[in-house]
Amino acid sequence: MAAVTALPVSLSGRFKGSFAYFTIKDRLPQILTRVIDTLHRHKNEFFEEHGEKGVEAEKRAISFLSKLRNELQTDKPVTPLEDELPDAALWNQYLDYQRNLSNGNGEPSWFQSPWLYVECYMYRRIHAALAQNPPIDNFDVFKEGKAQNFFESQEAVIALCTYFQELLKNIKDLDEKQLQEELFKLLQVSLWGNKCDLSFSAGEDSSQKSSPLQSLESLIPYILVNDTEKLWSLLVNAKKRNTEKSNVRFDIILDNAGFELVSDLVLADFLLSSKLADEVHFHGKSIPWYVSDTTKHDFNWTVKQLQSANHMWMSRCGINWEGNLKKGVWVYHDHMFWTLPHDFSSMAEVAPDLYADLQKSNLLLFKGDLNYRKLTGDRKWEYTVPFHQALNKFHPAPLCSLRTLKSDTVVGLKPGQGEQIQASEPEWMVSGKYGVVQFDAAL
Ligand SMILES: O=P(O)(O)OC[C@@]1(O)O[C@H](CO)[C@@H](O)[C@@H]1O
Ligand SMILES: [Mn+2]
Repeated sequence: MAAVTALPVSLSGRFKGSFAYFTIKDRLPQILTRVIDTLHRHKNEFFEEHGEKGVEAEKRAISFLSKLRNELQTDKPVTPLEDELPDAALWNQYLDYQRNLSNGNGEPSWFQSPWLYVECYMYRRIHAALAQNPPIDNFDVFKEGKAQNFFESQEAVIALCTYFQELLKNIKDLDEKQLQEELFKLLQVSLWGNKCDLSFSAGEDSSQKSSPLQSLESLIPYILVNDTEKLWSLLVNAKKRNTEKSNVRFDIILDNAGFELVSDLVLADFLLSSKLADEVHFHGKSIPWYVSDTTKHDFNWTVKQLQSANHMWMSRCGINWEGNLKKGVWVYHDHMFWTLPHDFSSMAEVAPDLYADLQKSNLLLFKGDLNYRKLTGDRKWEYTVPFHQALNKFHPAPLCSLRTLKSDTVVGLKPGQGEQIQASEPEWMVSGKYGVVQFDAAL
C-alpha cells in the first residue's frame, strides 16, 4: 500500500471531559430512554392495530433497547449485528476493521472507540430493535418529535413561504446582483435552520420560533468561514456553460426534518425558479437516524403538510414542490451508505454507485453537523488545516458544507481565529451559535 499521510486521532469518549465523552455518557442514554418511553406510550396503539402480537413485539423491542443502554453505560464491547438487514454485513466488516485498528488494545467499546462509530452504531441498533420485531417493524420512534418540531416552527415556516412567494412574483426582473443577494439570504436561512436538530437537545424542543429572515444580518459575524461568493461564481459559470444537453444539477444531502428541511426546500425552489439550476437531487436517510434526520416518509409528509396548509403561501409552496417532484426536476434518493458508520473518504470504495452518482452533480450541498463530521472524518484536526485536506480525497464534485458547529471539530479557520473565540466562549464549537459555509472546488 502507498504511504498514507498520518491522520489526526478520532474524537472519542476516551478523551474524558470532551464533548464526545459527555455525549456518550449523558446524551445517548437519554435518547435511548426517550425511545423506550415512546414505545411504552404507544402500547395501546400497537394493541389496537395488531392485538397481542403488537404488545409482544413492543416488549421485545424494549428489552433489546434496555440491554443496549446497559451495554453503553457499562462500556461493553461493541457486538456484531445479529439481524439480517441488507447492511448488516457491512457493519460487521466495519467492526472487524475497528478491531484491527485497536491493535490488541482491547475490543472496540462504547467509550474507547471512535465517537462517530459508536454513535452511528446506537442508531443502527435502535433500528434493529424495531425492524426485527414485526408487526411494529415500520414504526419510526422519532416520528412524533419530528412532526412536533415542524408544527412548532409553523410561524417561521409561514414567514419564509410568504417571503419566498413574494420574491417569486418578480424573480424574472431581478438583475444578477439582486439574485445573488437573494441566494445569499436563503443560504443563510438554510444554514441557521441547522440549529433545529433534536439529537443535540436529546429530543427537547428545538424548533425555529422567530422569523428566520429578520436576524440574518446580525448573525453574519457568526459565520466563521463564508464561501458564499465562491458558490455564486460556480453557479453562475455553470449556468453560462449550460447547453440544452447538459442540465445544471444541484444536490442537497439533507439533514434534519422540521424547519431545516423547509428551508432546504425553499432554497431548492429558488435555484430552479431563478434558473441557476435545472434539477435538484435530495439525499435522505433510509432508516430513522440521529433523532431528527429526514427519511423519505418525512420528506413526503412535509411536502403534503405544506400543500394542505390553511395558509395561501404555504400551500402554494407545497403545490409547487409536489409539481417539481412529479415533473422529475426534483428527485429524492436514499442510499444505505448515509446510515453506515463510514466517513465519506471511504465512499468511493464502499458505495461506488453513490460516488458515481454524486460525480454527476455541479454542486453538492452537505447540510448539518453530522455530515461535516463525516466529511472531515470526525478527527482532532488543527483549526487551520485546509478543508480540502481534511476531506481526505473525497472529491466527487464541487461541494459545500452548511453547518452550525455542534461538535468539537472544525477546519479551514484563519490562524488565531479559533483561539480568539475560545478565549471568551469555551463552548463555541458545540453551542450551535457559530456556522460555516465551507466550499471545496474538487480535484
Ligand atoms: O447533523 P446535525 O443534525 O446538525 O447534528 C447532529 C448532532 O446533534 O448529533 C451529534 C450529537 O450527538 C452531534 O454531532 C451533532 O451536534
Ligand atoms: Mn441531524
